[in-house]
Amino acid sequence: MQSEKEDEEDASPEEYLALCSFTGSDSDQLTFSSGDRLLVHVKTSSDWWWAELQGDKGYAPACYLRQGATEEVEDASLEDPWQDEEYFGSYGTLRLHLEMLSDKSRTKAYQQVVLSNSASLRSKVVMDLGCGTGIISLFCAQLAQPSVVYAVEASSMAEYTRQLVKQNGCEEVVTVLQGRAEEIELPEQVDILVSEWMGNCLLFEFMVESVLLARDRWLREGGVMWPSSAALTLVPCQANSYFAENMAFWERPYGLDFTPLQPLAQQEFFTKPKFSHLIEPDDCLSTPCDVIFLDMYTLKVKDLEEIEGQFQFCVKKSGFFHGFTAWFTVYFESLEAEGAAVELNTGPDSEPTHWKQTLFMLDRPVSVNAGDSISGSVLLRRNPIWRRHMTVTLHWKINGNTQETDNCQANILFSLYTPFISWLIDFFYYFMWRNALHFNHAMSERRVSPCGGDNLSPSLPAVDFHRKHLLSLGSVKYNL
Ligand SMILES: C[S@@+](CC[C@H](N)C(=O)[O-])C[C@H]1O[C@@H](n2cnc3c(N)ncnc32)[C@H](O)[C@@H]1O
Repeated sequence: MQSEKEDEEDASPEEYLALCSFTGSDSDQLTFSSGDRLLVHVKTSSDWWWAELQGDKGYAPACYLRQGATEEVEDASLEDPWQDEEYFGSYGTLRLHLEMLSDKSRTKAYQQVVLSNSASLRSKVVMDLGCGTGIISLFCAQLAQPSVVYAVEASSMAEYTRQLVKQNGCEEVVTVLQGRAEEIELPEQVDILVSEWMGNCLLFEFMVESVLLARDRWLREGGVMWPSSAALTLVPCQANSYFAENMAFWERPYGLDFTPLQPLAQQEFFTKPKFSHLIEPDDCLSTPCDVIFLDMYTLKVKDLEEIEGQFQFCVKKSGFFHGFTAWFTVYFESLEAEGAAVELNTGPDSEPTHWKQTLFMLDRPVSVNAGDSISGSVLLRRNPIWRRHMTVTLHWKINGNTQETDNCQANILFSLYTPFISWLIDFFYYFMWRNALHFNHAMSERRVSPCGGDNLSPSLPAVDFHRKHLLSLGSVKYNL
């Protein structure tokens, strides 16, 4: 592996600065500290680069490195790592609010929380963080009798929210405050902090950070957080039609061999998570498993940098293992003695929500049999530069129950970015990848399978250059 990489090394590596520390999780990854200067030899993929530090070589996550001198990096920190202009700009228009309010499962869950706690909400002080159009605040004012609801909204939607509050006769109770929750001043501590902060794969967009900061500043001792806890759930799954439509399609369209396009299809469709996936319960190969659990009372902002969960699935039916599907559930504790918690579950057994589910495809399907076990870990790593994004790494391993199962393992990385910059990044990496692919073809015809062998079927050419090195190690990574 290493000597293969050395063959590809550029004679004039570029110097990069490590923006933060990274500990390699296996011998192929380079460990470095914030401020180290690394020599980058090969930009293997959009996510991992082959780099060197004081003679040691290994893969380094590209998003941890920045080219140029320290002063330039400091300048770069002046850019907005939260992309607030685009983020709050998009919440200043109706499109997202229409999508959220049309999501009845989501919105009614919040309505139900208020309704089932209406007696206990009487005379309470509530903060609705990121109130948007003010829907949760209006539920509070109309279905319960809080003394006041501070409806905080950073986007320009707040101007309309004020009108909506008035229009619905709630101005005596709801006070709209326009500004970032981190910066606004309230006249008092609050009894309840309610917010709809969840993103794809639970944490995407990291609005949760604002909620935690507001909790530490404004929630009174013994106050209540809604949601009170959250879980991320994972299941190994089939994705037959997605695979057929995007990969198998290129085998013989109109009787022609289009398989040279399959590496491109791989890059375009399988190296990013598929948001808005709706998994059929029947496509779950195993019973889903909660891999990450967040307690909204004890979670700290620094915990968000890296969150890891383990899984062990028992395959309950034979089929093709195409990937993992993820979704989340949030729980709202009851204020009433003996009251039941309200749950908002975005999984396949509940009414679909606008989040739907997120599908992480493997590089290639693996045939599994009932009784096999799929074990491994999921690691959510927050992007050190772009604070609304993260990397998700899935490391998985199959232990076959029968001789027919390949006891294979894999390690894959995906990048997820918010729509504001994803097109830019896609554009950049598309060209980088095309160049790398040409270079790779010139260097070597060898292909690597997820099981570490060279046994690809002729109809599925190449686990592409992009993730080749990771496949031979064994795990999956995604950027959100
Ligand atoms: C997911 S939307 C929810 C809107 C509304 N609560 C609802 O349920 O329809 C999140 C809202 O929070 C706002 N927001 C996000 N971060 C914020 C912050 N730090 N301070 C104030 N508002 C914020 C966004 O502008 C957006 O309107």
